[in-house]
Parts: sequence; C-alpha cells; structure tokens
Amino acid sequence: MASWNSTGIDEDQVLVEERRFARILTLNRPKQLNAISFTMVSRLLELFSSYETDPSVKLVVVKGKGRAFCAGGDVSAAAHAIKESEWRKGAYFFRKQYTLNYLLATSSKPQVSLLNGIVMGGGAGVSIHGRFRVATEKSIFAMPETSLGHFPDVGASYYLPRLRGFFGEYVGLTGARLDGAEMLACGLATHFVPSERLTQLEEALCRADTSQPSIISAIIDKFSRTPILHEQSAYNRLDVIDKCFSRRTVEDILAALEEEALKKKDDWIDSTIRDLKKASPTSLKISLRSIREGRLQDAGQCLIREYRMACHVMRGEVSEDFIEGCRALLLDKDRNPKWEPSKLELVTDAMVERYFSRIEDEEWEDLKLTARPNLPASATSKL
Ligand SMILES: CC(C)(COP(=O)(O)OP(=O)(O)OC[C@H]1O[C@@H](n2cnc3c(N)ncnc32)[C@H](O)[C@@H]1OP(=O)(O)O)[C@@H](O)C(=O)NCCC(=O)NCCSC(=O)/C=C/c1ccc(O)cc1
Repeated sequence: MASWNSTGIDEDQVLVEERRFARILTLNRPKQLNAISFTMVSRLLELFSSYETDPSVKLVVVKGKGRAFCAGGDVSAAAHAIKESEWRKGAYFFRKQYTLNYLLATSSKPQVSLLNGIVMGGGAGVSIHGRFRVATEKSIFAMPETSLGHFPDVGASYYLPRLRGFFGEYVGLTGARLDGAEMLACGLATHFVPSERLTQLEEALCRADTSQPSIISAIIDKFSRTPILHEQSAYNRLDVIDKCFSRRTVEDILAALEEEALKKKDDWIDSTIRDLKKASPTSLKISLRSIREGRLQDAGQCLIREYRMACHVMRGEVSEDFIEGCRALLLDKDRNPKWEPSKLELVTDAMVERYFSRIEDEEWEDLKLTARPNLPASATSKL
C-alpha cells in the first residue's frame, strides 16, 4: 500500500525515457492498475514542472504499464488514512494532485496520453487536461466516484460540462463506462489508434522536433482510424440524456428517467436508473452542483472548488459516505455500502452547501494555484 506520509521520491513508480525531443513517462504500478500514489503524484509534478522550462523538451508522452492507463487515485491508501483519522494527509495528497492537474491543464508542452486500457478517476486527471488523448479498442473510461461516496474531481467539473449537451452530467453522475469509440465521439479522446500501432506512433512522435499542436496532431492522424460506435452506445441516446440530465435537481433527473421508463421497455434507461439509485445520495447532489458550477469556471477555479469539496469529503462531518464506500468496495469488498443519509430527500440544500464552504479549521487553507499569464491559446483551451 502507498504511504501517505512518504516524502521520498520512488522513481520506479514513474519510468522516464529521455529521447532527443520527447520524454516518455510510464505509470508503473501495474499490479494496482497504476493507481496514483502520493509518490507517483509527487514525481509527475516534479517532472512536468521541469519540462515546462526546459527548451529541449518538445512533447511528453504518458502511458501506463500493463492493462490499465490508470485506475484512479490510490483509494486503498485513502481508506486506511481516513480510518486512522488522518484526513489532513488525504488533503495534502489532493493539494499535490490538483496542482498537477492544473499544471497539465495549462502546460505549454503538448502532452500525448496513450489511453490503452482502464482510465478512471485520477487517471482521467493526468490525461484529459493534456492536449492529445489517444484512445484504443482497449480503452475503458469512467468517473466512478459517486459509487464510492466521493465526487468526480481532478478537474472533472471543468471537462465534463464541456462535453456535448448534458453528456457530462450523465457520465459524472452514473459512473457509466465508455469505450474508445465513445471517448472519441464525445471528445474525451482526440484520436483513436488501434493498440497494435501505438509503438510506431510513439516512435514517430519522438522524431518530431516541435511543440506545434497542428504538426503533432497530423502525426497522430496518420495512425488513426475511425472506430464504429456500437448501436447500444449511450452516445446514441443523447436525446434522452439531454432531456433528463438537464433537469435542475437529482430528484428531477431520476423522475424524468422514470417517466421515460414508463413509456416503453428500455434496458439502457433501466440500468441508468439502477446506477443512480446505487450511488451515494450525498455524492450525487454535490456532484451535480459541482458540474453545473464548472460550466462557467476555468480549470483553476474548478480545482480550487473541488479541493474544498474533497477536504469536506475526507473530514466526513456532513456524511461519512466516502469511508463507507471505501469499506464496501475496497476493504471488505461486500459491494453493499450503507449510505447515510440514505435517500436523496434526506440530503438537504444546507448539507450540500457545506461542501462548497471553507473548512473551519485554523490551519486549513484554500488551494492556491499560481496564475500562469501569457500562455498561448493552445495551452489553455484543450477541450
Ligand atoms: C474496474 C477496475 C478498474 C478493474 O477491475 P478488475 O479488472 O476486476 O481488477 P481488480 O479490481 O482486481 O484490480 C486489480 C488490483 O488493483 C487494485 N486497484 C484497482 N484500482 C485501484 C485504485 N483506484 N486504488 C487502489 N487500488 C486499486 C485492486 O484493489 C486490485 O488489487 P488486489 O486486490 O490487491 O489485487 C476495479 O479495479 C475498480 O473498480 N477500481 C477502482 C476504480 C475507482 O473507483 N477508481 C477511483 C476513482 S476515485 C479516485 O480516483 C479518487 C481517489 C481518491 C484518492 C485519495 C483520496 O483521499 C480520496 C480519493
């Protein structure tokens, strides 16, 4: 298990290949599906910070070892820390992680992420903010936090509402899994490349002596294919998604879906309702508000808000659902979390409001992100 108070840098968790113009970073905890540890986040932050000011680095490729790109933040480490009442250590992890997300979202060096497998939670945070996201036939994307008593963070409240219509609300609230074709269709991926061509793509990228997004895009285009969106894809249900997930509250969203379900038998709607009913009611409510607020905020503002929310989640003073979610899904693995409050109607507006307020603790501070003025447009508008 990753240690929360480790300050040492274990270089093996991120492998670095130095090529003439490029750096290739490989997330290297394959047994844990490359779940992001404190060590990993610290190392990535150190590496990306140094690349930002190094003129010899033109682009950065990020990939994962084994069958996952990255299955999220190391939830088992989080669960153990919370159990020991060490929420501050969790908060410190979030500070580092969100600072990394911000650096990636505003980086002037193009990042090409090869998403050849599982991409969940924190894994999305280290890739979706980058300029190029390459999906393959093996990609599986999800933001599963509401089923864990958490909420889609790592800047998800910035990128989810920028997907077409209300698809982001659908993805963020239900934790729906998307394949590579769906990622490309909705814009989470910028390209789709068959996995067997990734090695050649990598070599071509390493020969590119440029940070010009248009040239890098053209290189990836040469290896790209147009994948087929399967008939049952959620992306073919945008009409229903927009109709239901545009509603003001989670209760209204569920009611709209249930109304649709009454009209005709529809397995997709039934499973969407089931997913929402399984999730933590508190998580659903704070997630919806977070995604809605993110529509009008930049990536930095989203991360600052998410930091407040994450600290509240870790402290558990409104609801202890995150501890319960970790217990049910990762520690005891009974997959039967007992949420408290147990129903949507028991989560009041005042309770939701608390997650968006400052933490009442003398030592606590809001996340501070260094303003990065004078960035080229290509560095700030990646979605
Ligand atoms: C669907 C998965 C991705 C694959 O399932 P599988 O193919 O049946 O594989 P396994 O579940 O057997 O996973 C292989 C190993 O990787 C481990 N693992 C697989 N994801 C993980 C993982 N995020 N962490 C820590 N071990 C893992 C998993 O526990 C297991 O370890 P072990 O039982 O020792 O063999 C499944 O592993 C899974 O649901 N993983 C969790 C996905 C997930 O919820 N991701 C996190 C989203 S939330 C997030 O990023 C926020 C994190 C957070 C961080 C800090 C905080 O303070 C607060 C929050």
